Amino acid sequence: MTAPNYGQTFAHMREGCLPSWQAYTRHAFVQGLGDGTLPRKAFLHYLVQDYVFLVHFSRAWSLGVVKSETLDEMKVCAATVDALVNHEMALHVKTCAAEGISEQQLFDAREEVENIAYTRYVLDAGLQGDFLDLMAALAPCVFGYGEIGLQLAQTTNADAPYAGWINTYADPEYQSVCATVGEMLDGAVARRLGDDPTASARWATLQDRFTTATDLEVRFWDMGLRGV
Ligand SMILES: Cc1ncc(C[n+]2csc(CCO)c2C)c(N)n1
Repeated sequence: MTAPNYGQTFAHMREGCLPSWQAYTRHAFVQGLGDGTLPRKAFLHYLVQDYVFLVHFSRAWSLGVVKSETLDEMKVCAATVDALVNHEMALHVKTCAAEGISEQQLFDAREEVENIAYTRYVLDAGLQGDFLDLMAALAPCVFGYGEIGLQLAQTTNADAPYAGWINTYADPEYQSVCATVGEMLDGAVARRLGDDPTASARWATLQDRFTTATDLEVRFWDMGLRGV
């Protein structure tokens, strides 16, 4: 599908790693969510790991508050932390509870290496670098799920096995989160790199962070499939 409009920065970075981006957004795990053929066991394995993933992503978005330079940046990061810890994680808890997996079991789940690699890579990008380094590493997760949600919703029926998951991300509410983050990111880039950011000496490093995080999303799906 054509790229959703989540701003200029996303458009450039997505284009800058298209083979990786397609490997992420058209992964076999994603296709299985769409056509309902993904084994339930693989989905639950993914969901348990994703709960732990979200714990660390909440820490990374909290670091975004620390590294912000404007109140607007701070507001978007703080709202994302709230959405993650008070809403998105609750969805995982609910789905897992219905399958007999308790919240304590989720919190105590042993992290797979792909999970450790991705979350700690993002946290380190933010610790080592500035706000843009952190955002470039966080961007694929936000925008990728938005694009996947829209893509899958085109062909999914309401009674499909993973319709709930798909609708969470295809929903206008989540799509507006992507638009808000995209706008904030464009502003953050313009503020630090000027009007022609891709010509900046920093661009290659930022693209590299986005590409690496995208590749780590691919590995995360691979890990999910291994749970079968
Ligand atoms: C492996 C993995 N990648 C991306 C997301 C989606 N996601 C993670 S943080 C965030 C921002 C707040 O909504 C979103 C959408 C996920 N759940 N798991």
